[in-house]
Amino acid sequence: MTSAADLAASLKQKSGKPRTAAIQQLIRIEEDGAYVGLVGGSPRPRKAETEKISALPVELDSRDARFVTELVSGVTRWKGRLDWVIRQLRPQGGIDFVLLQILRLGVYELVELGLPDHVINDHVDMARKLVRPEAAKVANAILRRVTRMRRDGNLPKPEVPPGAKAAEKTAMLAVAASHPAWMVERWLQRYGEADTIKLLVANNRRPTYSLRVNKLRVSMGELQQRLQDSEVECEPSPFLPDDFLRISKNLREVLAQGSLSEGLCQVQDESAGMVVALLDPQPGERVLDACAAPGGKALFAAARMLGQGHLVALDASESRLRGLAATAKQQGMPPGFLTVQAALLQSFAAEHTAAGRQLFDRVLLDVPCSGLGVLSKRADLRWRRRPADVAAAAALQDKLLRSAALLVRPGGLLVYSTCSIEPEENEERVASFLAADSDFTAEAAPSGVLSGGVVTEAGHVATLPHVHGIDGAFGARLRRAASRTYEFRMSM
Ligand SMILES: C[S@@+](CC[C@H](N)C(=O)[O-])C[C@H]1O[C@@H](n2cnc3c(N)ncnc32)[C@H](O)[C@@H]1O
Repeated sequence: MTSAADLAASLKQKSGKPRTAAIQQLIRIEEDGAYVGLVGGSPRPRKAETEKISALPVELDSRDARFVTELVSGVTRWKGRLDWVIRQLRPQGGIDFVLLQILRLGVYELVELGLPDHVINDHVDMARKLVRPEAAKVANAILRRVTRMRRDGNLPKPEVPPGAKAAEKTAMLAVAASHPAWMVERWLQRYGEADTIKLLVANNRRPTYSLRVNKLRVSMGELQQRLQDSEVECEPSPFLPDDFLRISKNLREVLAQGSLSEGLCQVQDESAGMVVALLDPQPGERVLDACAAPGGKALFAAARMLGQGHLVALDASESRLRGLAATAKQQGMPPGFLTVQAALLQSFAAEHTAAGRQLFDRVLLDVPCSGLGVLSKRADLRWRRRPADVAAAAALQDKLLRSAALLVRPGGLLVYSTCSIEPEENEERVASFLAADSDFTAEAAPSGVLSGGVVTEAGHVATLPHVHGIDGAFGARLRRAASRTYEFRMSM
């Protein structure tokens, strides 16, 4: 991993190329999501203008590509705070969409990375070439002011004035930590100020990456040795020490040295591994992964089943499922073990039960969710989500739970999981399902399967980025009754 200091040192010698590539990527990220301009009044991008910029040829060597990734993820993560700084310096009027991307990059490089004043020549130049000559004047005025304020130690800082109301405090905390205020407000109510700050810090940290070792092909020790020989620093996960290696240095080398492409391991968060541990699939069973794409959990389940039995990987998205069968083969799964099927779970469940087909021993339901547990890896997600998304996700999750339940055999197991930390998508969905379906009861995580304080009092698995140092996730084991007996007292 490149440190901010390495990046800063290296960018000192660089001219415009990586920056143009960074602007191209920032534009793409903004256009992919709904355009979220925190600088009020910014017009939406004009397609023709941004298409021209995207088409500019920019050739990058691998080092440049690394810098671009760092710049883009940094600007995306700190966008809220960068926009606030820009707004302090230009309180009136809108800012052209492309110019805004250039200003964000410039302020990020000056304020967050501490690069020297002269780098702004590149930003001014980009404003001239990619926007228009007058935009260069605006870029020059704003960025020069930032350099002067930096020199004089009076850069704008989000501060809470004495006697500020709660909403004002929340807004300033949101700016300081570069999150939307509605998320901060939610967490303040749930966790209080000290823990919310810890969560915000965790979301802004460089993410932890881990590898799930494919023990069908290699032992933990062999892979660890192989990685260490390539100067990848790693150690067994504190949560899943038999299956996961946590990378502390040189993740990129894992890609380069071939362990991934040879099917010896896959990049997977430990919290995702915990959900599969909770499912605990056994060799010889019939298992359904009902929302399987792109397939990380399905592949771990397959390895735990030693490729024996039958695993159905179902997902609504055909394109997201593409490649799963080939990866499973590469990871050592025998032919016929895995069926990959693109279908809506609701239709699949209706057809499967109507046809009287055999039900599944275990069903994993890893539902679509707000993703608010994975904000350190998905820096853009915090800006894409809206408050209403949580309720919308919950409504879909209820439907999917009802459908998945139909596919579990009597006595079988349903595991419900999310990569969210929001109770509306987690405990509340499980409670609502159990209240409506008397055939199922919640069951505690099997003892010894998971360690390290990830099992809640109710027996569910719940991880939090600021507590466990990994992605936030949730998993619940729901057992279907073996058979139903009705007892009536006969009265005379
Ligand atoms: C959180 S992702 C699953 C991630 C996956 N379990 C893994 O480990 O790689 C949720 C998935 O649900 C799928 N999905 C959404 N609605 C669905 C539906 N009605 N039926 C089946 N799959 C659905 C999405 O396409 C998405 O791939």
